[in-house]
Amino acid sequence: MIEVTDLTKRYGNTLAVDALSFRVRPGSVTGFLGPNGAGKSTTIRMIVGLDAPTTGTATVGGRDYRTLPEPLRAVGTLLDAGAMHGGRRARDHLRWLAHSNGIPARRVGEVLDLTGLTAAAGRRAGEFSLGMRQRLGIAAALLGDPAVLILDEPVNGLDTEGIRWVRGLLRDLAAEGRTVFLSSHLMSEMEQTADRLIVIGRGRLLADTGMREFIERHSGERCRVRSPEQVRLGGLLAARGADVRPDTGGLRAGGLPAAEIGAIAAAHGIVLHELTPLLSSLEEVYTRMTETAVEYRGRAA
Ligand SMILES: Nc1ncnc2c1ncn2[C@@H]1O[C@H](COP(=O)(O)OP(=O)(O)OP(=O)(O)O)[C@@H](O)[C@H]1O
Repeated sequence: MIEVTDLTKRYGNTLAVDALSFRVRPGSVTGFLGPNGAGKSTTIRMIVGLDAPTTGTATVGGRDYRTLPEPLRAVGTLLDAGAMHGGRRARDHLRWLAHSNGIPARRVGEVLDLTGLTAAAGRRAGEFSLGMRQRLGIAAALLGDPAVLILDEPVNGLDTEGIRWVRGLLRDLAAEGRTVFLSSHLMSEMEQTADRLIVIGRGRLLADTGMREFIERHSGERCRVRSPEQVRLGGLLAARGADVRPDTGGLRAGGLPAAEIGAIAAAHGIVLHELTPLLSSLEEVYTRMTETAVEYRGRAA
């Protein structure tokens, strides 16, 4: 569990994080979203003790990260995959990390296997592609078999196969009961990977909710309707205030819940062949929600 309570960070006149409170629970993949400059990195840095809060607290498993005796065993982090020593061989990099955190050396082979890097283990990290460096960063995060994982843009630079692999891995780790917290600007990927979301804007909490709930709540009411009496039904729906447009082989009706459309059709003896509520994508919902946060930042800049 990650717990952030009334967390605030001020850099001079900039309020980067503003009285933020949320919990990231075990057993789920929780996505962390917000426009550029929203305060995500600052929040993550405070959680992992790289930056001190101005006020408030951030704990991991109930403790301040900086008081953890062997942090890698409690929390695995991937913050900047480019930040490793380029001259060091991948296996040596992991051995050194394991050694300095009291982790048995055999774990190095396990995480190399898990991340598909066994064949490349003797190569220098500086020769690695961005995707391989991401894998090595993930291997390092998993080294201590931690209950909590915090990953900033873990799929950055990965190809389609790599992205699918990370998705499966994170979902498996959550299914094992771990706490998985990740940020990404790739909305379609986030939609497929995360089951919960924390959204921030201008350093403040905008949403802390399940992925499905978030999309359903902000999708608006839109349905695809097909009927052999399409024209008559369209007229009836429009008369009730729906925004009715043609759609492939049917109609698209906005502004009325599916139940009401079904009731209108039934009341007029109209047969329905399809009545499907249409959900927006995470990207559409998220863009709508954060518009004000972006506008504010644009003006401030
Ligand atoms: N070390 C610092 N000194 C001064 N201002 C900072 C510092 N770090 C961050 N900020 C400011 O704090 C605000 C939040 O930045 P932060 O990097 O946390 O946002 P972010 O959500 O991670 O953005 P991005 O998606 O672009 O990575 C920004 O206005 C940024 O300019």
